[in-house]
Amino acid sequence: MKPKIFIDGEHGTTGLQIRTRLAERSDLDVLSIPEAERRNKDMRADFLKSADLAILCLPDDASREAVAILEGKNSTRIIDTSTAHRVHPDWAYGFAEMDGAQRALIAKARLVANPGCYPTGAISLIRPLVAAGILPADYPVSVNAVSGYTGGGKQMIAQMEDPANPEHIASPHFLYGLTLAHKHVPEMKQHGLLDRKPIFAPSVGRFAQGMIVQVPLHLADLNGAVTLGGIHAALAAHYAGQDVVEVVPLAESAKLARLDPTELNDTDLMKLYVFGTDGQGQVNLVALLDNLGKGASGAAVQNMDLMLGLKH
Ligand SMILES: NC(=O)C1=CN([C@@H]2O[C@H](COP(=O)(O)OP(=O)(O)OC[C@H]3O[C@@H](n4cnc5c(N)ncnc54)[C@H](OP(=O)(O)O)[C@@H]3O)[C@@H](O)[C@H]2O)C=CC1
Ligand SMILES: CC(=O)N[C@@H](CCC(=O)OP(=O)(O)O)C(=O)O
Repeated sequence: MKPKIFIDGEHGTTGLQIRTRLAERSDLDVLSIPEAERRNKDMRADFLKSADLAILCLPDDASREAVAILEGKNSTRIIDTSTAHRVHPDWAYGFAEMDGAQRALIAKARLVANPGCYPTGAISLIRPLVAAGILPADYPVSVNAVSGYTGGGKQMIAQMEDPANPEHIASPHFLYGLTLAHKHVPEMKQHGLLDRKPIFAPSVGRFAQGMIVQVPLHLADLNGAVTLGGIHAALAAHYAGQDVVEVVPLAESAKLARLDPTELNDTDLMKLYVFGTDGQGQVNLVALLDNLGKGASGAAVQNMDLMLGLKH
């Protein structure tokens, strides 16, 4: 029997991308709710209960509601793409490459919280360096980022693309999260193994998909006499032996004059760069990903496969 998958929220931005990725899979039975019924709670409850694995692509409140519908129905496993359960102790954090044990934890979990797009980039750079003892857990970390506007879901897509929208956004690029209380901060702190909240400065550009996340560091405030090469070696060692996260060779990074946030669009990959100049005492760590790929839907499909013992 093929595993039955239900994508709750399949007509939204993340849900549609997951459905597209599953369209050609003959090893799964995808249960689909008609678009007009997408908010029909009784019908959703039936689908949720008959699925072997439900992928929630809903706002936080609706995700919590779906989890409550499944309470006591322990045969349905859940991947939640919302922010609702990412620092919850009962949920496995769905970032398989973040440390050596995570893949196995995800594979056996009933409840998996898919990471946020920005935290995927930030944690990928921070956590291995904290774990290696290079980045002190109390370092005052800043995370500066730009996302494509699909990161804001259907609502922001309409605001950016439709000039007739009453809340139309005409800017080519804007900062937000200006109160420094973005919902991704707790997740970056916890899974980044940090003692202090990072300062997170996100922004959105007038491009649909793609993301750059930057973590600049002063080498003098790290542990030991660390160089650009030392940081690169630590990241390369951490990500050896898998094919999702690439640590770009230092010589290749050194040749770049610009970095395009859309470079990995429509892939489920992430590239990590170590930028700087030897002897200058500073480094800028950069993650490049598709906010809808490794940042959301690609990661959800990767987690689904791990949980079902399929690919990956
Ligand atoms: N977009 C991205 O890059 C990322 C998104 N995420 C997360 O994924 C989740 C989904 O986001 P996204 O796809 O962008 O959002 P969208 O707004 O594009 O899609 C959400 C979908 O959920 C439906 N929905 C909303 N409320 C309910 C409800 N009460 N019951 C049933 N269906 C409901 C919406 O229906 P309707 O059309 O009627 O509103 C819509 O189809 C969010 O939690 C988001 O934070 C995570 C990582 C990245
Ligand atoms: C551009 C934009 O608005 N992005 C969203 C984050 C997108 C995302 O990662 O969703 P999760 O919150 O579920 O992780 C934001 O900043 O709230």
